[in-house]
Amino acid sequence: MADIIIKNAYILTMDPDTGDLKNGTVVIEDGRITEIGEKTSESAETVIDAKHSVVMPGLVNTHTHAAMTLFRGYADDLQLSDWLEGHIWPAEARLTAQDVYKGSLLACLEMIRSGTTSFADMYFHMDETAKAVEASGLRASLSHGLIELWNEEKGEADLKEGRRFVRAWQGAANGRIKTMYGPHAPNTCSEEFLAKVREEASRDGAGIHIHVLETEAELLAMKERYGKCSVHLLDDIGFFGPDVLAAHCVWLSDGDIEILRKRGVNVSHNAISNMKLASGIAPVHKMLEKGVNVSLGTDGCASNNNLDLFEEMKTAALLHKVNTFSPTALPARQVLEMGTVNGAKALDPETGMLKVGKKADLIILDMKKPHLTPCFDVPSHLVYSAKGSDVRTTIVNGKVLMDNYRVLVLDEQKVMEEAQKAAAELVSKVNA
Ligand SMILES: CSC[C@H]1O[C@@H](n2cnc3c(O)ncnc32)[C@H](O)[C@@H]1O
Ligand SMILES: [Zn+2]
Repeated sequence: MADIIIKNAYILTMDPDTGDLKNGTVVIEDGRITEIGEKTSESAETVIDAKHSVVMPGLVNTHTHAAMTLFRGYADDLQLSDWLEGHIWPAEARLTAQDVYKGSLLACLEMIRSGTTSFADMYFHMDETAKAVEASGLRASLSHGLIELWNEEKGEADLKEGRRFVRAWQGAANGRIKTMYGPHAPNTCSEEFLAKVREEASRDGAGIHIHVLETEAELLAMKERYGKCSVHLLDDIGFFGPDVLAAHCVWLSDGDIEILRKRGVNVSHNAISNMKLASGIAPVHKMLEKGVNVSLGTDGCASNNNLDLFEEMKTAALLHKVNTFSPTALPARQVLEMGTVNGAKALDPETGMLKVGKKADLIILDMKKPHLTPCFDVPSHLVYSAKGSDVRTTIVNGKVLMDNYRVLVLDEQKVMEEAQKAAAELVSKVNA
């Protein structure tokens, strides 16, 4: 007997071999998809009737700082340097482990509700984020943030904690947690430190998550310090490879794009954060054209201000149309690929697609809504009309985390109350 059968659904498989099924069935057993077709002869403990619904792979958020939900709306409408150095870093200096747990749990709740089934995170007190992921049932690739700032002693201490975290949590939560190294950025970590991180990551078989060329200020600082940009510096020290996840990549030259392609680097595009902080527009259409794997991230809630990847998909599609003066740029299917398969390629290629043998990370959207009526084309609706709040069911690793809008794994009221309290106390400490 199977664990779950989802029937009567429009199935957006994201699998180029099969295409979509207009009225299909998905069978799940032991955390994996075991059957996709029109009908099944199987029976299951749980049968979900998905009439008037779309079943699709869960969305993959490839760059966030989950616990920053506590800073949602805390410091808006500022330059990135002022925002980070003048507001966010002073507040983060007062963050406790408990704060990070509460903020991360709130992020997990928001992601479950809005259809994100896995995410990549870089932050502090990461044991707490890992515990929140464990409790919530989500999948995540987590890294302890390393900000060396040319201070050797700090660099050593950060790296020691990063190494401990990588080793302690790799494969935890039944394989749902992966760990990475998280050097903050090439303009906050020295060349020597970045080379050391690369060495450690290779030794541990862990990936690396890093911010790259988010702002023009970073580009200018790198040119002044090294006479070359971040991408060339990282390439020269042998940093890049298919296990590297580079967030932002806004200020790229054509030569940089070629390096990212050649090295198989995964890029996380954060359209809303880049727009809100006025960092610039990443050359996403060019990267995709050249064959770079570009996925989507929200960044933290202090620069977004939510974790809704449906909003992120629509924004990315619109931004690159207006930027290229071409309405054909980033069509709906391609944006859906960025939100699912491309993200999965960066974090866990056994997810991101509805295909027999893949891990069962999937979501069900309710399409019987005024803003989704009529429906001529499902992918178009998912990118241009749907919202995270249209997700009715979220399944990760074959476990139902939200069933028909009811979150089964967390006490929703308590999570919100505790996060609200932690955020208020934190801000009062900062202002004292
Ligand atoms: C090293 S832990 C993560 C660190 O990064 C800060 N952060 C959050 N968003 C951004 C961004 O868009 N660019 C640069 N740094 C960012 C976060 O507040 C933590 O300090
Ligand atoms: Zn970030």
